[in-house]
Amino acid sequence: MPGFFASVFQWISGLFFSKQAEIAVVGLQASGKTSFVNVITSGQWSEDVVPTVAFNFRKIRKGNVTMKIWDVAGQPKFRSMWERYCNGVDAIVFVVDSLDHDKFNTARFELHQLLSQPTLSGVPLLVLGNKNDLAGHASVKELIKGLQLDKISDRPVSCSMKSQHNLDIVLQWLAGRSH
Ligand SMILES: Nc1nc2c(ncn2[C@@H]2O[C@H](COP(=O)(O)OP(=O)(O)OP(=O)(O)O)[C@@H](O)[C@H]2O)c(=O)[nH]1
Ligand SMILES: [Mg+2]
Repeated sequence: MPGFFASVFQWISGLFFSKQAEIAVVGLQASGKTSFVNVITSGQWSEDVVPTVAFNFRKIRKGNVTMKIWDVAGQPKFRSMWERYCNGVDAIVFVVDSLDHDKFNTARFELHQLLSQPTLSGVPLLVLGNKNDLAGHASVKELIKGLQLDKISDRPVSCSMKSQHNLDIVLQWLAGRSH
């Protein structure tokens, strides 16, 4: 019975203290955006993920925070849409494949191009250096250099959707953008 009262209390306090955060997830194709959204939604890692066409929308609840997530496709033909999905959100998550050193230049170009849009001025940004379960992945320092993140206030987070390393830090940061 105490468990029952505790869950009723949790449900009621959730109604009164619930917060919202709208998040756009962007980055080059195959960096792991959909994997990130799948893992934070279901807690389950799966290799089976198909390239996103245009976007996916997901709504999830973490504690008392409801997150509305736009998972936007990363193939070149979809990149011009990124700004539209990022406009008005509480946070942008930019995912990088930290093993794919050859694509850092392209990722840097696309990220800085996106951030130069006047509509996105001041939107909080978190860069995820994903796939750090794989040997040869870039360190945080290498990501800062490769993507010229030194002028961006929040440090990138090195993480893995496969091992779920540092996912707790990412979720904490996202919850902090809620209102
Ligand atoms: N080893 C490893 N593989 C990962 C990780 N995250 C994603 N992948 C793999 O990377 C590939 C691409 O993942 P997606 O989540 O589809 O990438 P995406 O960024 O959504 O790609 P688009 O939808 O095309 O823009 C898949 O084969 C995933 O299984 C990770 O942390 N570690
Ligand atoms: Mg995807």
